[in-house]
Amino acid sequence: MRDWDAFTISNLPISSIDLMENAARACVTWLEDHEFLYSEKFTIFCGKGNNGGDGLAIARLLGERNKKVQVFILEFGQPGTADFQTNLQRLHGSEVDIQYLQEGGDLPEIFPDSWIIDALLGTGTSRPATGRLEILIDFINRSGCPVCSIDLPSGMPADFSIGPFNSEGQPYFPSVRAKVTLSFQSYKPALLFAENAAYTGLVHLLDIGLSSAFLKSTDPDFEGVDQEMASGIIEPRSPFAHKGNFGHALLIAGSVGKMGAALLAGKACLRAGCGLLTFQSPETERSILQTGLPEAMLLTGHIDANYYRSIGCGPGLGQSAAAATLLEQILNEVKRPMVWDADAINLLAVQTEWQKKIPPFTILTPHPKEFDRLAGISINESERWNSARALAISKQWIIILKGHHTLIAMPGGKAYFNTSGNAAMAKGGSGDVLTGLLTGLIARGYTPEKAALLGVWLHGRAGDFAASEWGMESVLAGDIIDQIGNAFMEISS
Ligand SMILES: NC(=O)C1=CN([C@@H]2O[C@H](COP(=O)(O)OP(=O)(O)OC[C@H]3O[C@@H](n4cnc5c(N)ncnc54)[C@H](O)[C@@H]3O)[C@@H](O)[C@H]2O)[C@@H](O)CC1
Ligand SMILES: [K+]
Repeated sequence: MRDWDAFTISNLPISSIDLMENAARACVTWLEDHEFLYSEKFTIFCGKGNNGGDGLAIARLLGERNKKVQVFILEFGQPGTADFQTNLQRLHGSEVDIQYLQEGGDLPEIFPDSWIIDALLGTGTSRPATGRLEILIDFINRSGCPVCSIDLPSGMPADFSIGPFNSEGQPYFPSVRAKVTLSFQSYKPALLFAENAAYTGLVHLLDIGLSSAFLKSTDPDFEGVDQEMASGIIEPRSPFAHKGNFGHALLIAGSVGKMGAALLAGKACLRAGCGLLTFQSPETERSILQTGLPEAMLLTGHIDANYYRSIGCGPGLGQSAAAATLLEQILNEVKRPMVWDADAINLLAVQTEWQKKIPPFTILTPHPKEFDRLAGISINESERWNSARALAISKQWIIILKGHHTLIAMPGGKAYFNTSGNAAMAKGGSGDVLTGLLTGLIARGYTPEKAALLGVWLHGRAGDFAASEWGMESVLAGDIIDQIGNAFMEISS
């Protein structure tokens, strides 16, 4: 963000104080659009950095809108930044009440029925809050007032999880617990971690006019997957094509009692646009597959794995000796990238000697527990993300670490986070749908990297469409499959 701010200031006719004014206006406009969250009173806590400067500018703008505003400035024993000082002077010309909180002084008396605007610290946070700052954060969290944090909840470092949490549930980085976080221009990694979500509340990104040319001038090593990116990947289906042009996929999936997972993966695979699908599944379960998905074929004997354009392993497979033998055969024969999920990953975590046989650019789709089995336990989510990125580089795998903002770590070091999807998808079977989708996209002809980005996006959007039809509680994994077509149509020109 710092580089983006600096680029904007040197390439656009805009100064840093005007960017701060844009930021404050964007916040106040958002509050106004939300009926000022039904309050006439605002208590604003400011540090003396630029986050505090935002808070002072917001105080002035709210005062101009006839809101009752009180401002508390936490004294850090050093002068404020230049833009903070400018906004302090501007605020002195208004009716707004300003008080200073000194080290060792009393805690403030605040309007009991106000919103708190939290502008103590933003992206400058470099260490856990201690002393007066920690006490004030605790005071805000216990006040009973709803909190709107500016840019980040104060105390939360921009790039990390606030955890680990101690036995009393307190995080390593004491942080304000916001109901709403209004963050500027782009996601900071901290806003993506599940364990920070209880502290960020609902996150809204506000455009403050940073230069769009900056994004074109750099290739960041961490980027969001959005509709524009997904639209740029999708390839049209030739009107002259036949089923052979769209690839034959193989799914090594299913075991007694877990054939549902195989069916879900199979349906999603065909919905991804591939031409043909064959299952390698137990003979005893034949009737389930052939009636559940008549469009697919079934193989129960020896497979010539290299015949298939893509291979997905794991959904419902189990960890039996037979499953392990099958996967070992696949690893000995196949030299092209595959998709590995669920029990295939669990077996891989135990059979460590297999790991060197996994072809480069194979996609692994662990959820956090599966990932920890594979790579060792992480103390918090940011460590797990770093560990996934390191493993992707060292093993040359594509790692899709599933979560609310799924991480996609590429072998070249670049990583992406997904911005589609919702909590309705947190249900058994949705991972099987993703595996099928990815396997289908690779068979369809997408490179594993493109399939990973497109597949994760489509999966999330299909989940969004399913949630809008069935509500957040009632979506089934099968409903996600039924919406894959809508997700495709949304990004197809
Ligand atoms: N042009 C810009 O740079 C813009 C910046 N904006 C705001 O500026 C913020 C960043 O401002 P700053 O870089 O001044 O940083 P902050 O205001 O976040 O923090 C101020 C200072 O506090 C100190 N600090 C860090 N951790 C601490 C801790 N645990 N205890 C006590 N002190 C601590 C550091 O010295 C830090 O520089 C953004 O989050 C955003 O709100 C916006 O006004 C938009 C434009
Ligand atoms: K803040």
